[in-house]
Amino acid sequence: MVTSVTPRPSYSFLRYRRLWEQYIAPQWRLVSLLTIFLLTTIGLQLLTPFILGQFIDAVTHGRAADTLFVLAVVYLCVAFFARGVRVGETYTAERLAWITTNALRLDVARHCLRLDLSFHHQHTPGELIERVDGDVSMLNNLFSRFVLVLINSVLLTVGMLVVLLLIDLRIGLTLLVYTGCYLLVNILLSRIPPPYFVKARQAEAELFGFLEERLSGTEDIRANGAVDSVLHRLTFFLRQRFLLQRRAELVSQEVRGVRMLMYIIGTLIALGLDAYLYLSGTITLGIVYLIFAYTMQLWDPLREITHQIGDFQQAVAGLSRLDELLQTRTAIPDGELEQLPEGPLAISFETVSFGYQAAKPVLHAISFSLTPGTVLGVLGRTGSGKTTLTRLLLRFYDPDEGCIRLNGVDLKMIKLDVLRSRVAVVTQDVQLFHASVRNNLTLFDRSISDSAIEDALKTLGLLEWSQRLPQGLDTILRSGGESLSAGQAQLVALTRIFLAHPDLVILDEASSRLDPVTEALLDRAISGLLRGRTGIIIAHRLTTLKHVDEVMILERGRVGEYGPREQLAQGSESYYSRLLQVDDMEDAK
Ligand SMILES: Nc1ncnc2c1ncn2[C@@H]1O[C@H](COP(=O)(O)OP(=O)(O)OP(=O)(O)O)[C@@H](O)[C@H]1O
Repeated sequence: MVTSVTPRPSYSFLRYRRLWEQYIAPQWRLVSLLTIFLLTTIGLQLLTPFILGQFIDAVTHGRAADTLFVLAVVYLCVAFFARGVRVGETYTAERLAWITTNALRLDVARHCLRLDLSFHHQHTPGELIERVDGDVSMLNNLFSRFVLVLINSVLLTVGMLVVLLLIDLRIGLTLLVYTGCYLLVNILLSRIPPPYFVKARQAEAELFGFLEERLSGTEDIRANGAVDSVLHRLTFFLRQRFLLQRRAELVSQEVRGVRMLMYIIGTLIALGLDAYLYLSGTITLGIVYLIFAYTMQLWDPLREITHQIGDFQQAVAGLSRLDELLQTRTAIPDGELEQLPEGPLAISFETVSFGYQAAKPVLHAISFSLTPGTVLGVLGRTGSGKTTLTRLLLRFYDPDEGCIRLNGVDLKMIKLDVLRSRVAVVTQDVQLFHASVRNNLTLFDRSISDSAIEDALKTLGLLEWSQRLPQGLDTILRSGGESLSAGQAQLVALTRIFLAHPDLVILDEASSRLDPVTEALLDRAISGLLRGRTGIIIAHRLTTLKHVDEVMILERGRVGEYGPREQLAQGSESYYSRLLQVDDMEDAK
């Protein structure tokens, strides 16, 4: 059972175009606003040195104080306006970045939740968090500013060079050639750091995966005295991340150093030429300042262009991992049938075989059928394949051979949403959320009213139990089920699926021992839940089997015994009747 991956062409710009069309194009209003802000910034950047140049010339030519005052006021107004435009630009860009990346985060999370269990067994939750949030965050700039800033920086560079060419051809041409060299060297340099950052991010994903797994197993780790070994391992992951992150930062600093050197050389060339022309009397002091100011300003868009390209290359790493994830297809293709007849469902397994790995079959040619409204009890040693059987019924996996039918229809033909709305499962490890009992029962579905919850609790004989909880339905449960016993957690889960009105109920009983009160409550709830429904119970307590009509004993993935409960109980040779005898003896002790 392998999750299939369909590789796509790896052209970064092609990928980027697809993302642009899907997430950025719909935000065209914000994009237009951002374009206006950026264009205005360019205009203002070209204008301010010009005003200062005029001011200097006015001073050196001894113009009237009024002219100087007007120029100073204009300069101040332009400077304030430019600040305002910057604030507007930042606000719009952030808005665009968060709207678009959150849409992508949602899509990635939705996609992960739809992938089959084999995918989730291969990837730790920590790793997926890093994909859904870490990688997407790297796209912030790509989604909001990349194209616009790149276009604007190119325009600004061209604008500055044109102005410099117009002021003085020699200076303009020298800086034009220098700009070409600067860009070429920097684009080549910007390819160096990304692979180091990719490795550092991978180490980060591994660290998060490790932390998530160990923190969720805190109880077992402490109980087994494994805290020191966990910390030792954590030190290893932290050190690994530290070394890789430090290496990446150092390489990045080295590249920045070379860039700085080029900047200094460029400035020296421009200043040298400037001084030469001034001393030879070709240009005025105002023009000297103008050339100096434009040369200084030229580095901003050039830095921005190389920064954007470097950023794009870093984002590409995240982008390709996201793309790979989004291209991962579930091994469980959806069916097309949108409806199944109302009422309890009939089940049939026809020589079903399955293994999580091809070489290790877990179920071997399992065949049985249940008529609507019948309840089957499944027994077997640990590892005999009981849970696997129920996973196949929910299509978390598909059989390698044979066919499973509901009301005569092959499971593969039924839409997954339809199937999972009619079949519900209570697992051994009930997933409780850090939320109120109400939300845990409704799974945050606000359309389920309190009176519907109370009716369900009443039918299952749990109303009193729920009223005894410290704050009734408002009692806050802690995630991981720490606040409830395994039996109580199952009571919550039974009510949860009762509210979903399934027609086939699968119950994987908690194997831990239950106190008599909880046991009695569970028994009542199970009878309430199974009334008028088809059911499969993986029973760990023989008392539960009083609810079942038929019994199946699984032995190493094969059907060892199968038949009506009464009949098996009476047959002295049957494994089931021997189990009952052992149980009677235990009770007699
Ligand atoms: N996700 C998985 N990947 C690989 N092997 C698995 C996976 N889940 C279960 N197995 C293996 O499949 C076999 C059957 O497991 P299964 O959980 O179905 O047994 P079970 O009868 O329900 O056991 P228990 O009573 O302990 O819950 C076991 O050998 C188990 O190790």
